[in-house]
Amino acid sequence: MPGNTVKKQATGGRRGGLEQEDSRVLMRLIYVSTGLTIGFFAVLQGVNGNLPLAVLEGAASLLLLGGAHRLAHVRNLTPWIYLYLLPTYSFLIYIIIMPEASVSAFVWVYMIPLMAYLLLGKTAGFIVTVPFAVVAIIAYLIKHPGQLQGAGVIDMGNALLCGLLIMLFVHVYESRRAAAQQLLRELAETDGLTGVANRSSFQRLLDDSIALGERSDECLVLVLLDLDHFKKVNDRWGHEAGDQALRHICACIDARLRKTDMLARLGGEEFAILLRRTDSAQARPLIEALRLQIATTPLCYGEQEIPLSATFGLAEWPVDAKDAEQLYRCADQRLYRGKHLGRNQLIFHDVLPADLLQPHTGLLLSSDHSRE
Ligand SMILES: Nc1nc2c(ncn2[C@@H]2O[C@H](COP(=O)(O)OP(=O)(O)OP(=O)(O)O)[C@@H](O)[C@H]2O)c(=O)[nH]1
Repeated sequence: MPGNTVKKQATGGRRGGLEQEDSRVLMRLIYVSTGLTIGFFAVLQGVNGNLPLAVLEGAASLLLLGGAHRLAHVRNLTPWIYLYLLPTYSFLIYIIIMPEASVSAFVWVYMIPLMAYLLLGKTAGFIVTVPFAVVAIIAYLIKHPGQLQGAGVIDMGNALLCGLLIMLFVHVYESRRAAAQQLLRELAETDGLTGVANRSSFQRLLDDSIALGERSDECLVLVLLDLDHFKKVNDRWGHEAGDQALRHICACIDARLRKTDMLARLGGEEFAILLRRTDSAQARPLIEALRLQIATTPLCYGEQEIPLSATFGLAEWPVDAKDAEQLYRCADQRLYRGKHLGRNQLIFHDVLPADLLQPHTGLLLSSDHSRE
């Protein structure tokens, strides 16, 4: 199955745990609720005359509420998650060992794996949970040394077993949830027959790439291609052969693309290739080689060889178009001009009708007329 699918594009550098937007909602909720709670305690400290602590808690409350506001817009949530979890976990351990600590303060430690797995995913959740859980147990034993004798051993055993089971359950749950989410994402973003990106994920990536190009001043190339006389392939060799031809084309194209390029099936026998950080002059030799390869590599179907060819329309952003819609239209018009000119060719320029009469110049279009 082709490698340059949307899978690669979508999973690069992803954090585990909930989806980005779900994590954002949850983190904002956590920041707001913690900020309000600490704010409430700040008021209580003020009323009780403990001014330094009131100021400290008031500042923490304002920081958290400000953070909740910022969280609505930040692109990378991971630092914000660690910024919350690490001090919070340290505080949970502190309430076990602080001078007037209650024996039951230990129960808050059970929140550690729940929050870590939910917000960071299986691997990072495990890595963060284990050291804090170990330190919490050691802190508890130092604070309550009697727990290692008599009935205390049973209490300690219960607490430990409960903690271990919670961690095991969230670990299994998060593994299953992450796998199901990954499968759903792949089903939603890839074409079932060929395994390459589908139209909607391609559209998204094209929009994102143009937005990125605007910021970084980098050009990109969109190539649309359509198999020639594909109906005849289906009619003559059957639908299964047609399906294999579509997979064969994807494999040919995918083998030549870079990791940053993307291939998508837009529907039927129409595909799109997105070449980022590339201009038309750089893209043309690659696409021309692809056209030739498709035209000279028939599909081996059982004992038979099925000849295939495709017509390509190429457009460069921002030279040929200012936005994704215009770019698509431009590439599409060139593709269909290629069809009218006899198929199996690459059109990369808008030309006057008179120019079309001299395709042999190789300047405005390239084609292989031997197959026509
Ligand atoms: N096997 C197979 N065929 C498909 C699939 N999707 C669309 N097709 C067929 O693709 C063919 C497209 O035919 P047309 O739109 O007439 O295009 P064409 O025959 O390639 O002709 P030109 O594009 O003008 O060169 C139709 O016969 C569709 O049934 C698919 O998933 N599998």
